[in-house]
This record gives sequence, structure tokens and C-alpha cells, in this order.
Amino acid sequence: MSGARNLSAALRRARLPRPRILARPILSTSSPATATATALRSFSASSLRADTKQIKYTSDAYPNIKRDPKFAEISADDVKFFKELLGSESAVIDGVTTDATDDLEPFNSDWMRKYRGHTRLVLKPGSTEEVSKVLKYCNDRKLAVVPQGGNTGLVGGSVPVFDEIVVNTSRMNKIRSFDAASGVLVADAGVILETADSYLAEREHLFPLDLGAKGSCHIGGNVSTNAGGLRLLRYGSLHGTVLGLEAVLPDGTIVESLSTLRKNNTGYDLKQLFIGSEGTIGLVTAVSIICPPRPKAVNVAYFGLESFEQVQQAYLAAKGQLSEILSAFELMDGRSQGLVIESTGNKHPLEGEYPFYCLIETSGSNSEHDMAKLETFLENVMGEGIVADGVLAQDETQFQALWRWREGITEALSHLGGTYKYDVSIPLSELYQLVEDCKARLTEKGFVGDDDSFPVRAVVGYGHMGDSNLHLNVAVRQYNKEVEKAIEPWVYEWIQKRNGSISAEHGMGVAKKEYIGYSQNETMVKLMKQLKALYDPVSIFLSLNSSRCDHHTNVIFWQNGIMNPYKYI
Ligand SMILES: O=C(O)CC[C@@H](O)C(=O)O
Ligand SMILES: [Zn+2]
Repeated sequence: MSGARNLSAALRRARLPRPRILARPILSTSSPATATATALRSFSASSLRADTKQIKYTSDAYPNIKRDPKFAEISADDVKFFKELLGSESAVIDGVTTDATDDLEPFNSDWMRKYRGHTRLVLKPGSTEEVSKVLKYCNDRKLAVVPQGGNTGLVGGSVPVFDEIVVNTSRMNKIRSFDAASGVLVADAGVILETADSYLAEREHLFPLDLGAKGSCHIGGNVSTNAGGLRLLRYGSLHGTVLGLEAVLPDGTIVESLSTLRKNNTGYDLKQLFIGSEGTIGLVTAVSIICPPRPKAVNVAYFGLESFEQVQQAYLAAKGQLSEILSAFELMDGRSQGLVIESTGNKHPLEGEYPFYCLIETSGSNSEHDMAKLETFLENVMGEGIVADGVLAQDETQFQALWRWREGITEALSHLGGTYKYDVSIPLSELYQLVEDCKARLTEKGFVGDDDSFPVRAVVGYGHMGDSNLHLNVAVRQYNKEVEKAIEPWVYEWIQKRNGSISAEHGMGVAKKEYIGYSQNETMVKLMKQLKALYDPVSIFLSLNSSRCDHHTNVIFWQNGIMNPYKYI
């Protein structure tokens, strides 16, 4: 097969299987050169929430998670203070919400309907100074706080677990400045990722982060959780692209470090501590971030493979042949794509069925040139028997459609009931072995089977191949403690044995914070605790080192988009 490389292009084309170029829709006038992939790229958190609006919670419908006695209870005086601080009576709805269970529900529960607190107070400060006054007051009064952005997190990190005050950043949503020469954007924490990217698109730049929840998530939340997303492979981690930030410490101190410089070696780089610390040491109120020029040409290919070994070979080939234009290399297993078919009813782009699929995106400056490179790459890997079948998008519509096969998985899974999510980093060669081993374990324990009597509905693997980041998802009819016990801590031990990380890009949240020892040694955890104590001595934010609740008892039942609070386990 490798001899194929020596054949002339014409001969090679005649002999080898060819990737299918998707037919151009007759009415389409757009060109791949202008594909920017924005409008359809967000999972519909709001629509899922709308389904659950009808559900009324009663205080006895949930286990009563105890507030740590060191925290005070919110008093009428506290509410009065916040109302006076954040606005007149007419502005109160935006500034402070004090009752109306329905209004508070989206702030109390997470996107997965897995974690839920019962706050009665959501504060939406409109400026950094207001955040400072709110936090100082809470710290003095010993009122626990949960910083919250778009609340699209998947580890229960942005919702209360008892009745902590939610400090939400949605009213801090201004773009402060953009400098085209340096490419530096300075924006409030509450700017929605997609809004920031659209603003930059008008200025021929790109936000260096893209992820499925871009239509709802806030850039402050992205930075706080060090979100990775779909193009980290190309644009790098936020630890590299964030040049500065502004944050507020629990005592109200404003940490003003909004540098726009690429080079700044003046002592400790303290902003890095806030990136990925999930709001445990301070609340990020603004960020400055370096944004690359928007690529003039974006192309995408989607293909099927027979084995994970071939996925690795295809990845190596893509790195070699597409190197500088490769902007995403995503992996999806067969089951994940079956679920997208079930949930959308869409026709799959390939004729055959394969155990693995990959999506490759290129971002360059010349669409025809990039397309030719992508086509040649596909011809090569198909010729070498690495890839079984593949397609290339011909316009924006097809570009979006192919991406939906990757981005639709999270939502497709959510329709099955509950999902146990494991967002992990594993050495590439063993990436998919975790899914196989997990499936085998759950089958052996009698949790997986052919009919509805089995609790597990799907064990699925997908993720960011180019970042060695796997998303192992176990979908269950309803959250089930026995299934959870079969997976955890086994899954974390499995990862530890391979020197992987138990959290690649979603963070620790409530879901994983007790398991940090599987990825960080004692010294590191000790240092983290010392830093936590220094920045947040009262510990008004989620603590890294003490359990705020037994989250297993805070689990609720959610099926077919409807949450049933009476069936929690
Ligand atoms: O739902 C998940 O497990 C992953 C979500 C997100 O990180 C993705 O890559 O699509
Ligand atoms: Zn991901």
C-alpha cells in the first residue's frame, strides 16, 4: 500500500478509492472560504431548560443539604443591602432576585440536571465595583457564594449545593476594547463566547476558543475553568492566550491585571492562578486575550475507520500532511454517531457503518489550495487502507452539517436520561481503551444489556483526539448510585495508572473535587490548600479541600428532557 505514494497523481487517482466530495446544494451561493461556523454551534441549553420550567420544586422534594454552620443564613437585612446596592426597586429584577422559584430555577440547577441547590438569592452585579462590594459584604457576613457565568458547566461547579448566594456575571457584558494591530480583546467576564467571536469576525479576527456551548457560556467562565474546546490543537490553551485579567477577591480587593502585553516578566504571573481555578479563589470580572486573524479558508472532512489503531495512524498522517493548516482533529465512536442519528433523524453522511469516525478541520488562507491538500490527504489515507470512507464539505451548509455530527453528541446523550461524564486526558495510544474497559466492566456487572430493564443505555467515547482528551460518557435511564459506584473510583484509578488527568477541560466542580488526589500528589494538593487559604480565608467560595455536601444525595432523575424531582436517588 505504501507504494501508492510513488505513483503519479493521475495514476494514483485512477487506482485508489476516492473520498466523496459532497454535492453542492443547488441554491447555495456561499463558499467554504467564508465558512465561519457560528450560528448552529451551540447546544440548546435554553430549550432544555424550557422543558423543565413546568416542574415545580418544593422544599421537601430534595434532600436537605446542610449549610456548613460556619456560614450565616441570609437575612432580610442582607437582601435590603443588596437591593440598595444593585439598583432601585425598578431595577431589582435584574439586580437582585429574591423569590419566584421559577425564576431562580435556571440558576439553581445545572445543564445536566444532576446538581441542584436551593438558593433564594441571585445577584447580578453590573460592574467590577459592585462585585467588589457584594463579595466584601458576603465575606464580612460569612455568606457563602457561587460565582456563575452561563451555567453550561458539566461538573456541577457553577450551581449552589445548599443555599449559597449566586453571583452571576450576565450583566457585565461589555466589550471594553479591541486593538487590531495587536489582536488583543479586552472584555467583561459576562460576554457570551459567541458574541465575542461575532464581534471579532466583523474585525477579521477570531476568538481563540470554540466549544459547543458557545451560544450560552461566558468568557469569564471559560477562563475560570480553563476551557479547551475544539481548536486547542491550533490556538493553544487559555493559559497562553489570556494576557491579563481582572478579578475580585473575597475581601473585595480588585486584582487589576488587565495587561495587553505579550511579554511581561515582572515577578509571579499571578493571573495564571485564576485560569482554571473555577472561582475558588476569586471571581473573574474581565479578561484580555490575544486573538488570531480569522482564517480566510475553513474546510472540513469527515471519515470512517475500522479500528482505533487506524485513528492513530490517520492522526499522525494529518499532522504530517496538513501540519500548519490543521485546526481540529476530533474523534467520535460509532455509538455516539448512532445516538445523533436517533436524536436528529438526520441521514448519516457515509454509506457504511464504522466503529470510529473522525472530523478534520483545516484553517488557512486559500480555500482551493487547502481543499486540494485535504483531498490529497484523504486519498492517501484511503489508499493506504487507513480510512474506509470519507466526505469533504463543499460549502458553509455542509461544513455546519458535518460539524453537527460531532457537536450534537452531548445533546443526543442528554435525551437518554442522565449521563455520567468523564472528561479525561490519557496518553493517545490508550485513549479508547478506557471506553472498552468501562463497557466490559459495566457489562460484567450486569448493568448493560439489550432491553429496557438494564440501567445503562450507552457507553460512548468521543473527544479531542488532537489533545489526547477523551469524553467517556455513560448514559443511564436515570441517575443510579450502583452504576456510579461501579465506575467511580475505578475510572480514576485506571487513569492514574496511566499518568493521565481526571479532568482535561471541564474542571473539577462538585463532581470531581474529592478525587483530585488521583491526578495531583500530596505536595501539590497541600500547596493548593495553602493558596486557597491565602486568597479565601473564610472560604466563601467552593472549597477545594472540604466537602460541601455529599453530592450523591443531590442527584435527580431526568429523562426525555423532563426532570422529575420526586425520583431522585
Ligand atoms: O458532553 C461531554 O462530555 C463533552 C462536552 C464538550 O467538552 C465536547 O467536547 O463536546
Ligand atoms: Zn470537549
